[in-house]
Amino acid sequence: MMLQGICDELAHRIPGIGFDAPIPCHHNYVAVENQDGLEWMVTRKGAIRAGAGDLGVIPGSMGTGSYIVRGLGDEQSYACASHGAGRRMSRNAARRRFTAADLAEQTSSVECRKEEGVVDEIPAAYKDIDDGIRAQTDLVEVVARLQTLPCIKG
Ligand SMILES: Nc1nc2c(ncn2[C@@H]2O[C@H](COP(=O)(O)O)[C@@H](O)[C@H]2O)c(=O)[nH]1
Ligand SMILES: [Mn+2]
Repeated sequence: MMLQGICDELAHRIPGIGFDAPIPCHHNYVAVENQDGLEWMVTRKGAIRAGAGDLGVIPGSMGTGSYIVRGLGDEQSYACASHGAGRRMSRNAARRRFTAADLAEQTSSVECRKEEGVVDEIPAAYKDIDDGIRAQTDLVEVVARLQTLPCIKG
């Protein structure tokens, strides 16, 4: 619903714009999968499926980019990859350390919420997404690196 609403709005404002098929990409779920000839219940907590050829999204933070990736189906990792850059510090630690002014500074190139209520998602609270991608080249290949323009948080 939300995705369709955003696509409709963009299509209205930018004539000729086109969209690829959406990439379904869940994290924090359990799936029954056949691997090594056995049926497993694979729990992906903070992880996404990266089966051979699967498209996935690995985000960075409000201020950095995101990656579109293609899974390589690594069997030793049960066809998983990371869900994102991951946190450098907890939400509470981020709230103690940073202010809304810091958030505004770190998201200066992004159209997004900048108030106190989202300081726990300040870019400095997350690890470097490029490092995260370099650390999992055996799990996924990069299809595209996206630069964040707007960031919508509910
Ligand atoms: N592109 C964006 N990536 C983000 C944003 N907020 C967090 N993240 C990344 O996603 C995962 C999940 O974060 P969580 O704190 O909500 O569990 C995390 O690893 C971050 O790297 C965002 O606004 N834009
Ligand atoms: Mn999450």
